[in-house]
Amino acid sequence: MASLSGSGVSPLIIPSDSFRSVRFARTMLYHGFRQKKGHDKIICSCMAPPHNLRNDGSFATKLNDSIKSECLSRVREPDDDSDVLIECRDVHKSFGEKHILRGVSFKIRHGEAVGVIGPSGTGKSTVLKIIAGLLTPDKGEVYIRGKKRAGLISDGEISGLRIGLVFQSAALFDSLTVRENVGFLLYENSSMSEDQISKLVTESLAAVGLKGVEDRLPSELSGGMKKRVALARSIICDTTKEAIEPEVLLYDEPTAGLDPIASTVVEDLIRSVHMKGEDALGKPGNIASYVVVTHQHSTIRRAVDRLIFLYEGKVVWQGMTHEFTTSTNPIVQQFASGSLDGPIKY
Ligand SMILES: Nc1ncnc2c1ncn2[C@@H]1O[C@H](COP(=O)(O)OP(=O)(O)OP(=O)(O)O)[C@@H](O)[C@H]1O
Repeated sequence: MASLSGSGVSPLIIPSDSFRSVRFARTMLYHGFRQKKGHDKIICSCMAPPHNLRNDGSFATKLNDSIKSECLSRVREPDDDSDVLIECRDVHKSFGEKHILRGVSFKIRHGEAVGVIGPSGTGKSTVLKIIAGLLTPDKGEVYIRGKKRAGLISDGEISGLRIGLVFQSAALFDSLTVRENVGFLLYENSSMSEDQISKLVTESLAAVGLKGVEDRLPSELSGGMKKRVALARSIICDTTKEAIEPEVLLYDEPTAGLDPIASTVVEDLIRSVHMKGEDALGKPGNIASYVVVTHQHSTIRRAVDRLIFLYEGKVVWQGMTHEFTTSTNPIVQQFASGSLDGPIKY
């Protein structure tokens, strides 16, 4: 596995067991990549959709009458957990003396569009990295389709789900073309021909509304276009496989730094590549569920259905997006209004 750091972003994990071309190898060196034995995937493999999922993406499962009391949650938990793709159970994480996560618990179900919000430094990105298998919890567990993850994603013991990450900065390789960036995993990990990959790249780009940019370098794109290219890279998959596995996408502040209209474009794209959405080609998206870490109110309103509020290392509130502004929880009220008065201290 190779890791890319730059512009203060988290590492992008990519496969690097055997770089196909000298150019790729040079690019890896240029970005300061290092290979590590046994690291071979950013995305894990595959499973059928949950049995209680209807064709329209809604759940056949009946809801409990009881409201979960933990973490001031207002979300009704279905009886049946067979549609749970990811579960964090009492996750703790410290960096040195800083105890960042102090018992985070939540579930992400098949078909969900979930936002993770909360004050700066409260551990939102850390949660995403733990879900993705880039960090291990000090205590607590992460379950992927009911199977406990023992270590990092590189340990390769988890199957049943692909997990993709879309970073704030887009994290494209500067010296690779858009085609090479979008098709990167397939060039390195699949047995597909260059022509097949090129066709899929063009389709993925078209799905996010980009045409004719395949031969451009990232430096020739606007910030919004780079984010779209990153999205195209995250939704491309090996169509020669017998089964295409469900995928969860994790977006870390996808609209940070964008103007309001560019934000709307990205928010709509996030919706469009979801299984309940429709991409630029008019096809349903192939993303089963997604999680968005964001501070942007527009993204909360437009791109997600359910919210998980993190504060001081714990989930202090969960609810549907429309409940956010009417919540009586003082932490949520202060955050929603941006007031300086309240329990959140800066
Ligand atoms: N690898 C690391 N080593 C040391 N400290 C870290 C590391 N990763 C995160 N932290 C610290 O953990 C805390 C939580 O970081 P994280 O990025 O998860 O917060 P966040 O809620 O996403 O913040 P923001 O909203 O500002 O992006 C911060 O104080 C950060 O400095």
